[in-house]
Amino acid sequence: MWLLQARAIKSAPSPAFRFSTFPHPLHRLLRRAIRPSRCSSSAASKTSPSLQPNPTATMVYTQGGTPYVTPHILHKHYAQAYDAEPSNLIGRDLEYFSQAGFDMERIQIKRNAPVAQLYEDAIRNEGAVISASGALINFSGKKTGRSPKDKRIVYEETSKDEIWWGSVNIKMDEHTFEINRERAIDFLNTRDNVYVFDGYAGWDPKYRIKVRVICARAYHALFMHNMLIRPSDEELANFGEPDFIIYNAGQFPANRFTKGMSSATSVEINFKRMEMVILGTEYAGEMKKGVFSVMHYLQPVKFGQLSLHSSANVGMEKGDVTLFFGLSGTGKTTLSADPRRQLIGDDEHVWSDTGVFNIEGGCYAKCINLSAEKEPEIYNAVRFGSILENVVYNPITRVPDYDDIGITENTRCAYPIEYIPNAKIPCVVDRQPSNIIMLTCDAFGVLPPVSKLTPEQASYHFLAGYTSKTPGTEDGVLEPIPTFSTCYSAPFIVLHPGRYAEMLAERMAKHNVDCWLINTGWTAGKYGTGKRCPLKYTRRIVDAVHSGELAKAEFETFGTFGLQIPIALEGVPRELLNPRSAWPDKEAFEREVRKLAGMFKKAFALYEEDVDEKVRLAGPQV
Ligand SMILES: Nc1ncnc2c1ncn2[C@@H]1O[C@H](COP(=O)(O)OP(=O)(O)O)[C@@H](O)[C@H]1O
Ligand SMILES: C=C(OP(=O)(O)O)C(=O)O
Repeated sequence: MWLLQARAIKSAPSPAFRFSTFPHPLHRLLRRAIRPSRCSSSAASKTSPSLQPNPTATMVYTQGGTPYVTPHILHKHYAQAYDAEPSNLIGRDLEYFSQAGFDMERIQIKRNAPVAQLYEDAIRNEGAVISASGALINFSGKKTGRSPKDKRIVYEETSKDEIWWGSVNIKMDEHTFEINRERAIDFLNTRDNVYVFDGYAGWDPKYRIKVRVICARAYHALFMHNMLIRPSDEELANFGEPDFIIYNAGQFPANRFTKGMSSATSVEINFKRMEMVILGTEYAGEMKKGVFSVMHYLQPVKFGQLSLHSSANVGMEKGDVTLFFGLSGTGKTTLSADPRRQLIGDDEHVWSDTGVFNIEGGCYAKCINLSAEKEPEIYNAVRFGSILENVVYNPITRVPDYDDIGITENTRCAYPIEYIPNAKIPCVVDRQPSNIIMLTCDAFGVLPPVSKLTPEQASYHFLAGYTSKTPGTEDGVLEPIPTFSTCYSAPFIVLHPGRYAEMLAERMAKHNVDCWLINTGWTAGKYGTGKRCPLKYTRRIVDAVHSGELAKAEFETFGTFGLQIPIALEGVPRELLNPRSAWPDKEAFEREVRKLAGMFKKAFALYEEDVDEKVRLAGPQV
């Protein structure tokens, strides 16, 4: 009875689909993956996208029989919202929203409201202010980073065999989701204004999805206006039914006595309903990373394409594409904003059969210590339309103080991608990557600023995902914490890491991609004694990757880790290139090397049984 599912997803199985039951023999996959040119073009990509809704079905019944209506907006003639009108939803739209539980007698829905209006509402109702350069300064309240421990995935029959269940993807039952969803709608019904933002995720029309955000804060609506791909008036008029809906009632807590709740915060995704509910956190980053989790599921499973936590840019002269993988704070945004290259995107991409496309329509840059000298593109993107989140400002001049971490170290700016002067719009390239740069922020100061990886080392490091958690990005993280964040994306991956790793190895072999490991973290000592690798040197290294200079350099082996490191590179002090020479205290260095190598061994044990011996041996040898 529950399959009157409006947005039922039906598609030809993707190549990745054949591994739908896990544990699967990962070793076979990776062994196959590292042989060159084994990648066949995706069957799924030849079929038309499967997310087309069934326009006749809107009522959904869940297993327990609770009727549930999707708040569709079908009317075509209201791209704008106006304060003057009691509601800009008319006819069937009103009906759908009220059937979905929205109190249309009471609330006013503002759909894709103009930026100026969102500014006005945020200032009037949320205490926002305008910064000296015109950005909207806003605050997310108690939570100023993501809450991974409160993230849940609904356990249901359409996706249960695909999901990598565990501490990242914690199970929630369908009924609890319904309770929280209802709680979110009930809360939204108490607001005078409810904002709806309709936009796309994914710049390649073949693989994009339609996302609807329903929220109570103008700041959240503006955030998603910046982070999703903004539809044209015509696209908005013909938007139809969304493929994925976010109900953000972040100001209102979850009921801690609801089954499975660990706190008053809940961030939950239901792949059957294609919905997300947010309670008890107003940190805007939850929404963009929620969309990313959905793409980490849909792209491999439904489309046979590889989603990656990466930034991407393209050379202006050669047209060469680089992907920068990395967990939060490792430098994806900073290093991909490069005056000599066009920015495809700063955080979430899909490596498809035909090239690379950005999932988002904007960037979410860190503002800590932001300066015009060091990061001019990002600094100048802080203007009308951008959101400064949790940034301290001078109350008289309204000038932001990027060095003040009084609220959080995780200060942010969300801006539309076109605010970066060299943005490649549309953010898609029909060209395969030439270079992959894996960014790690090593708090032990052990890994070299740059090393060239073999394909096996690339698989090893991608699966291990060694880096540090940056202070502030996750609730409770107060200093850089070494972590093994598989696929450099652990909080957002939905499938077993081996499925992404296998697709990556296939694509890298097929397109002969060079891979580099860059440590943007500590050097000449660990966190506390050493210092972070100066940005100017990392930039110089990245330039040398792009010019081809580094590929031609002379290399030496960095023992224990077996990494190939350049002996010299003009513009970077020679002693910095080899951590052994950079550390003044050699004994302390050797101790840290052994410690980190041991941690790698322990972390990789999770995958050891399943990978080819060559991949296993590509890690540190202790
Ligand atoms: N060597 C370096 N390389 C890259 N970023 C660095 C470096 N040293 C310091 N940083 C700082 O680290 C932060 C990197 O953040 P960001 O680029 O937003 O990371 P991500 O996009 O991966 O989350 C920025 O604040 C940047 O100024
Ligand atoms: C927004 C986040 O990541 P990033 O810093 O990579 O943008 C996050 O991890 O919440």
